[in-house]
Amino acid sequence: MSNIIPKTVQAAQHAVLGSKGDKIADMEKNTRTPTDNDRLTSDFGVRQSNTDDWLRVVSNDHTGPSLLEDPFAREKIHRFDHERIPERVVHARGAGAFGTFRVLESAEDLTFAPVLTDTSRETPVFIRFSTVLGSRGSADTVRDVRGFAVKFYTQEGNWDIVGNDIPVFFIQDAMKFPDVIHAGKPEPHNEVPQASSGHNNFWDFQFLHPEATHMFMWAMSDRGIPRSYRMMQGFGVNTFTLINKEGKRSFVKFHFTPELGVHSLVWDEALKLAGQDPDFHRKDLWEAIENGVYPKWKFGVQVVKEEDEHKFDFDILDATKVWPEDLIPVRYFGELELNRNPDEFYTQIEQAAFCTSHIVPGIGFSDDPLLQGRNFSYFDTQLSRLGVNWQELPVNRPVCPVMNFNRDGAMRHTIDKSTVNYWPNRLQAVKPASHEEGGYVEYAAKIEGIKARARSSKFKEFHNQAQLFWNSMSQVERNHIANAFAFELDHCSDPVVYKRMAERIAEIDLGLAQQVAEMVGADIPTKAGRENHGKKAPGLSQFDFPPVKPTIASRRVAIIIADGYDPVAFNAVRTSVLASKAIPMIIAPKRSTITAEGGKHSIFPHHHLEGFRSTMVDAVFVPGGKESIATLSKNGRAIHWIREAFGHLKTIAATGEGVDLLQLAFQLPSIQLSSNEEAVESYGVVTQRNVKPENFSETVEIAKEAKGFLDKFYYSSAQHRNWARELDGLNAMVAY
Ligand code: HEM
Repeated sequence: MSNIIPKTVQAAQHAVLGSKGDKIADMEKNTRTPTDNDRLTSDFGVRQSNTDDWLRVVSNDHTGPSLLEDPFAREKIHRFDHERIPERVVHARGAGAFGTFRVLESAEDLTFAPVLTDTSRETPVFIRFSTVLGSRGSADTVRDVRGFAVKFYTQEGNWDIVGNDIPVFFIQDAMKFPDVIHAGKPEPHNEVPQASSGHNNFWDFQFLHPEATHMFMWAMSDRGIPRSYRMMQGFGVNTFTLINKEGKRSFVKFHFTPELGVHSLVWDEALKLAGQDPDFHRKDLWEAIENGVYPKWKFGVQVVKEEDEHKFDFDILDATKVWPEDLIPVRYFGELELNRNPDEFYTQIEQAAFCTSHIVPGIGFSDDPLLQGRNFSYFDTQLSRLGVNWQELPVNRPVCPVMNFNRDGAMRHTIDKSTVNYWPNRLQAVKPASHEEGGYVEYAAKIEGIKARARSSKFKEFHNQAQLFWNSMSQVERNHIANAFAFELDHCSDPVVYKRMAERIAEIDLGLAQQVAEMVGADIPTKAGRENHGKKAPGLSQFDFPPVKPTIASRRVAIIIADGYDPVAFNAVRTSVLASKAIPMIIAPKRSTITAEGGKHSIFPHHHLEGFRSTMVDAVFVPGGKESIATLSKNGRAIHWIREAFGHLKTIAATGEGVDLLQLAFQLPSIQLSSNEEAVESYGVVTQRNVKPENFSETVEIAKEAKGFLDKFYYSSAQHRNWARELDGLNAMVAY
C-alpha cells in the first residue's frame, strides 16, 4: 500500500522527535540493525559458516546420528526453546506505539508536576492498547473492554496511567479481581470460549455481583467493539489526586478524547473480522502512523476539590461510578499524539510493563479500594512475567537518571561502581532527595476509621448510574445494547443464568429486559425491578463525541473495478481520496492487471474480492464502465461486497453504470439513485449517473449542504455510519 507521507519525511520527523524526546535516542542504545558487512555469528560473536545442517556422522549413502557436540545447533535450538515468556494474566493481546505529550495550558492551580504544567515540554510517551480476556493470539475485534495504558517518560520519572476505554469497572475492591477475571476467561473444564464474555460463568458472576451492573451496560454497548484504537476514549478509571505547590490536594479522573471522534464497528462486522482479519486493530494503528496520519487525543481531568469529596450521592472513590459531566465537566489542557511505530514487537510491546503505582511528584493516589490493590498487583505480576530487573528493559526504563541501592537479581544489566550499597553510609553517597530537590513527599492525609472488611455506605448503591447510562443512549445505541445482550445470553446454556440476567436487566429498564428475555427464552418480566429516575448525562453516548471536524483522513475507501472501468472517475476519486489522507484500496475480481475502458490505462489492484472483504474498509466507490459493471453484476462476491457494506451502514458511492450495480445489489425502492448529472445522497448511498471530468473538483467541501458528488460522498463517509438506514430497517431487508 502506498504511503501518503514519504519515508524520508517520516524519518526526519522521527529524528526531530527523537532528539527532543530522549526516549527514542535512549532506546537506540539497545538497538541493532543489520548491515551488508554483517555475517551470522553465534551469541558469543563467532562467525558461523552453516546454520542449516546439524553436525552429524554422514556419508554419501547414509545419514547418521546428529552430534551433541555441535555448539551452534544446540545454541540455536536452545534459544528458540526459551523464546516465550508468560503472556499477561489479563490484557494479553495488544499493540502499541510511541509518541509525545504536550501541555497546552498549565494546570499549576492543581499540581506542581512539570509534566502537567510546563507548556514548553514535550514528554515522550508509549501507549499499549489491549483486549482484556483473550489470549495473546486471539482476535482484535471481540466484544471486550480495551486497555489504554500510557507511560509518560517524564524528567521526574515514569508516570503510568493504566486505563481502559470504559470509564468504570466491574468491581469496587481489588480483592475481587481474580474472581471477575476467572469468571470472564474461558471456563476451566474445557477452556471455552476464547476471548468472549458470552458464556455461563461470566454472566453468572455478573448477576451474583450487583456492583458490576453499571459496567456490564458499558461492555454491552458499542464501546465494547471499537472501530479503531485511534477512535476510543481513554480513562484512568480510578480516582487519583493532584497536589499543587501550595500543598492543596484535589481528586481527579484522567480523560483522553480522540480527535477523530469515538466510533465503533457494528457487531456483525466485528464477528466477521475476527476471522477475516484478526489483526484488524493492530494493522489499523500501524497503517495510520506509517501514513503520517498521527492519532491524537485531547487530555483532561475532572476535578473535585478535597473539601467537596462527600458532596455527591455516589462515592468519588468508587470505580464503578462515573463522575457525571454535567456535575463535573472535563477540563482539557493537554494533547497526546502517537507518531512512531515500534521497531520490534517483542522488546517494545510485549516486554512493556505498566504499574498504577508509578507516579511522579505532584500526582498522588486516592483511597479508591480498587486502585490500592492495583498498586500491589502490577509490580507483583511483572516479577513473574519479566523478572525482578524488568525496569531496566529499554521500553520500561526512565529517561531521567536512576540511582539507588536496589541490587542484583536475575538478568541484572546495570553495573554499579561504588564501595557502598546501603543508606546511610559514611560516604554520604546517594542521599535521599529533599522536597526542594524533587523528592517525592507523600501528602499528609488524615485517616479515620475502624479496621474492617467493609466499604462505606455509598458504595452499596449499584443501579442509579446503570440507568443513567441507559437513559443517555441514543436509539441506535439502545438497539445495539439489546442485541448484544441477546447474543451473549444466547450463548449461555444454563437457564439459571439467562433467566436471572433478564431479572437484573429489568432493574435497569423493563422494555430492554422484555426485549432481551423474549430473544433468549427467559421468562418475560412484567414489572420493572426498580423505578427509573429518568436522568441523563452528557459524555456517555458516543454520539457526544463526533470528530473535531468532519474528515475521511485515515479511513479506507474501497474502489471496486473490473476490466473496462471508467478511468476518469476512477483516477479522480483515487487521487482525491489520497489527497484527503484517506487510503484508497483498489479491489477487483483478480489481483492482476485490470485494463480501463478504451485500453489506454491499466492498474494493478491491491486485492481481489475474495481475499479482501468489505468489513475491512470504511466506504465503497464503484466507478462506471459498461464492461466492468457487466462483469461485476455477474459476480456474486461483488454483489455481496456491496450488500455487506450496506448492511454495515457504510457509505457506498457510484458513478455512471456503477449506479446499476448498486440498484441490482439493494433492490430497495426507498434508496434514491441518480438518473442524471445531479449528485444524489440517500441513506448514505451517493450516486451520480452522468459524470464529466469537471464533476470531480480538486477541492472537496466536506459539509452537509455541499452539492458536488465528492463533497456528498466524503461528508457521508465522515459521519462514520448511516444510522438512518438502520433506524428505518433498510439494512435488515438486505441479505449480508
Ligand atoms: C480500574 C480498573 C482496571 C483497569 C483500568 C485496568 C487496566 C489494565 C490495563 C490497561 C492492563 C494492560 C497493561 C499493558 O498494556 O501492559 C492491565 C493489566 C493488568 N491488570 Fe489491570 N486494570 C484494572 C483493574 C485491575 C485490578 C483490580 C487488578 C488486580 C488487583 C489488575 C491487575 C492487572 C494485571 C495483573 C495485569 C497484567 C499486567 C502485566 O502482566 O503487565 N487490574 N490492566
